[in-house]
Amino acid sequence: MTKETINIGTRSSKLALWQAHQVKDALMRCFPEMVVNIIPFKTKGDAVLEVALSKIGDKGLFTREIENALLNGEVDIAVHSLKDLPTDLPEGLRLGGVLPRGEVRDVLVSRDGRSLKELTSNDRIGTSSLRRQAQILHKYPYLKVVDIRGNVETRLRKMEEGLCDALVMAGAGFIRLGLEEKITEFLEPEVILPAVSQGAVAMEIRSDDSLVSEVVKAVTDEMTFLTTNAERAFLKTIEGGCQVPVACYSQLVGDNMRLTGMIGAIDGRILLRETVECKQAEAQKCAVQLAQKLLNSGGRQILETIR
Ligand SMILES: NCc1[nH]cc(CCC(=O)O)c1CC(=O)O
Repeated sequence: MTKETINIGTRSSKLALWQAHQVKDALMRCFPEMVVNIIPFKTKGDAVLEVALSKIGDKGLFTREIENALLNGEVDIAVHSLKDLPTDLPEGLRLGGVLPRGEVRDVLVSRDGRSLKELTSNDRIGTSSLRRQAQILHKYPYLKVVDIRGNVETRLRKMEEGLCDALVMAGAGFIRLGLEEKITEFLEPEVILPAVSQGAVAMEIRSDDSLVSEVVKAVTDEMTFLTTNAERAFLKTIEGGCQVPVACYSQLVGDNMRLTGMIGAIDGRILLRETVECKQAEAQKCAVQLAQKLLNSGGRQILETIR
């Protein structure tokens, strides 16, 4: 037995809708008889675009309204960028699964096509991410970082209006909006470690909904689930959200899992970064240990000065 109708809750931005449609398409390939509806929501995060993200300090900013709809049965699956989903979910909800991970790297989009290392002290890089800021300033201390917010298209417009000379954003968002040709440079994880779960699409469900759990499992990519869960275990140990200068990236290397973690000061002067390898089955434990190691080797002080 499976469900006849699935209602998907999503934010109403173009990117969110694209991701919800990916889930819908995957479900319809697996369950051709199923009726799948997409229900868009406006969230607080969409409404308060004038305040710097790092100053709002609200982890459920982009997810809460949709989670309430999930809890009261209005929708069966909430689809989010996994990156935006807090590590602690509301009582009664859990991460049911994830689609195959897309592009994980950040990208640079510059006004005149220069790459990150060709930019000079006259150039302003637009980002609202402390993680990006810390890593950019660590490697290129002479650059200026300015706060640019809004959805991908808004940020592009702000750059074209002259508010900055280049933008650093998630490649996944860019590619999903069909803007790939505007990308100047892909920034490898060696230069900018991507955010925890960047590029992955999450399917959040009610903890007790075993029917929807089976449905979501059928379209879940196990390797993406394994790596992003390890990265989220790192983030939970740090007690960070998407608004602290930390990162963790996990990938399969042969049969092993390779995990790289990072905590950086927002002025870029200190950056702690460490890579470890472990067995796949130990990825979660290993991620927690990596986070503790970084916290104990100066990471805690860095985060305390920010908080
Ligand atoms: N923070 C906002 C956000 N949430 C998800 C994406 C893109 C998709 C992804 O990173 O998985 C973005 C844009 C960005 O960070 O540039």
